[in-house]
Amino acid sequence: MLGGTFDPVHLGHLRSAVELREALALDRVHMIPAAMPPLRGEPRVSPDERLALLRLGIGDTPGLLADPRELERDGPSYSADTLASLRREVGDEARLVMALGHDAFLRLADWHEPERLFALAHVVVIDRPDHEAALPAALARLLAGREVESGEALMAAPAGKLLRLRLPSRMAISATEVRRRLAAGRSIRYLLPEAVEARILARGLYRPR
Ligand SMILES: Nc1ncnc2c1ncn2[C@@H]1O[C@H](COP(=O)(O)OP(=O)(O)OP(=O)(O)O)[C@@H](O)[C@H]1O
Ligand SMILES: O=C(O)c1ccc[n+]([C@@H]2O[C@H](COP(=O)([O-])O)[C@@H](O)[C@H]2O)c1
Repeated sequence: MLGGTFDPVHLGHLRSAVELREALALDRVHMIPAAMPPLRGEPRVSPDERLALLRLGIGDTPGLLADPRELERDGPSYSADTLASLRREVGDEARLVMALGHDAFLRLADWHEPERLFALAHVVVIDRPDHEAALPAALARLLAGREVESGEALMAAPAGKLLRLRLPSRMAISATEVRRRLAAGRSIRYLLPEAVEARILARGLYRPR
């Protein structure tokens, strides 16, 4: 699972998903837009529009899936609930991984039921060149004894471990920068797939209000 606000999806997300799947030999990566992301303000565009952009961005990429399950629940989109629903589908023995970028990881101890996340899945942290910082103490406590050094060690169990991954193409692309550029009337070419760019421009999304 790679959850996100995807406001909008960009190549940092998509390339990470492809490389994550290869690095860990995953069957598939569910990219799951948050209807109501718990720790941030309301996204600029609607959940349905963010899902439509994500679908366009993924296109026919093998192994990547735009998964709408969080749009079908009310209230904050807690990842523990999403992982529980994925776990029900794949069974107790399957390896389940929740991937997140380093910036999101730094706040993991503030998430809803953080211990339950590890009961349901492994956590894989993707390095971002634009985000680096030391671990807060509460996070270090949550992670004690969980860290492994390789994909093989991670995949030896169905859940409960932490792996940090430096993927080959670390990209300093953020949705904040995409929104900022659109608001300023600047180009977003090559920061996201052309089909995503075309829909954003055709619909006038992220223009200053
Ligand atoms: N360039 C990137 N490289 C690796 N991971 C990324 C990158 N951009 C986002 N992510 C990760 O993807 C997940 C979803 O990210 P999100 O939708 O919040 O995008 P974002 O670019 O961080 O957005 P914003 O700038 O609005 O905060 C998070 O776990 C985030 O850390
Ligand atoms: O479950 C939580 O409490 C929780 C708190 C913060 C973020 N998340 C999820 O983490 C993912 C990335 O969030 P964000 O805000 O960085 O886009 C997205 O899927 C969110 O739903 C989840």
